Amino acid sequence: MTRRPAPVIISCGEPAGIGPEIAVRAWEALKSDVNMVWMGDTRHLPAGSVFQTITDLAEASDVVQNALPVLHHPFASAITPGIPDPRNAKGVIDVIAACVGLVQTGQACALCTAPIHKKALMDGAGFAHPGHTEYLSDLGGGGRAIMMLASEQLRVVPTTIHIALEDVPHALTPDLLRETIEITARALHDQFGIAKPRLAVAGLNPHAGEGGAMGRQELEWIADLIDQMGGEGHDLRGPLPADTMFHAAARAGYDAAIAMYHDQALIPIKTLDFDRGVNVTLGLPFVRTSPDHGTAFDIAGKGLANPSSMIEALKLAAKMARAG
Ligand SMILES: NC(=O)C1=CN([C@@H]2O[C@H](COP(=O)(O)OP(=O)(O)OC[C@H]3O[C@@H](n4cnc5c(N)ncnc54)[C@H](O)[C@@H]3O)[C@@H](O)[C@H]2O)C=CC1
Ligand SMILES: NCC(=O)COP(=O)(O)O
Repeated sequence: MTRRPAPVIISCGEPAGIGPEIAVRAWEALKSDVNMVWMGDTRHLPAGSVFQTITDLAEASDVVQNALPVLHHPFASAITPGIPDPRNAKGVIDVIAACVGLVQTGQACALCTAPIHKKALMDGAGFAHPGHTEYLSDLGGGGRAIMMLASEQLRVVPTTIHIALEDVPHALTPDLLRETIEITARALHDQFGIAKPRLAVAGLNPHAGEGGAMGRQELEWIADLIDQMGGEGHDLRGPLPADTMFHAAARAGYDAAIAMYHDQALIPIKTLDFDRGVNVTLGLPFVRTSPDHGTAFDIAGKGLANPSSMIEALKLAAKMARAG
């Protein structure tokens, strides 16, 4: 039997969502190529799933071609697809932490998270984080973690992430934007093999402020910071009007777009490539990827969920882990 590299560990995410079914479908597609283990409650896997429980991740490589290797983590209750049970919220949070432990101890090579329902976790278990990205930052030691959504057509990085739109102008500071640019450029170089990453930076306001007529942050500091960092050796352009920086010809001019807030970044990539986009967290001391979509309660348990984004997320996790 050929030994494979340490597995990618998949956290189950919200079990009442599509996470369990896309994990099984992704295993079916990748079982010959990617060593993987799913962590969650076996009761939450779709009926008829081909899986085998293991107790040690080293067993996965002998199992994965024939069955999805599963580390069983007992949850409080079974599930009704589409309806999160508050009693299961703690299990979802604990599985993410346990998976991080497995990556940090080298038993898994990377983490691939199935989607969580943030509000269900907040309501059910007082989850103190607005998303995985912020939780993983804490689990990884508290350094800044950055969200990047990546597909073949586009990479985007929101500088502010899960905050209300009205809070964005206050949260957006020169230090935050500088750090976002630095972490993104370093990750593109070190983890994506881009020798001299070209970054396009969006403005905050319509038309990048239109010379101060539609907002002043661009004039007051964003343009200066971009100039300054350009002088330090970064390949930067901007601030660019966000509405005209995502068409095909514009995208050809950069390796990643730095956006100012969540929707400015995620709307273009989910419009271009919803099925194949991958969420990658940059700045962590371990590899973490995720599909770009959420829990999709409206279709959970109906056999309608498309596993393509999960498949891409697993492939990218394994590739990034191999790259070191
Ligand atoms: N990484 C994560 O944990 C993420 C979690 N979420 C969470 O998911 C929850 C629901 O978010 P929504 O905004 O409703 O987005 P969503 O992505 O769950 O669903 C949006 C629409 O896309 C469809 N859809 C999503 N994934 C699909 C798939 N694989 N195949 C076929 N159709 C699919 C859904 O059926 C729905 O109509 C929220 O709590 C949100 O915070 C959202 C994005 C990422
Ligand atoms: N919209 C993307 C998203 O919410 C994913 O967040 P995270 O859970 O990966 O931090």
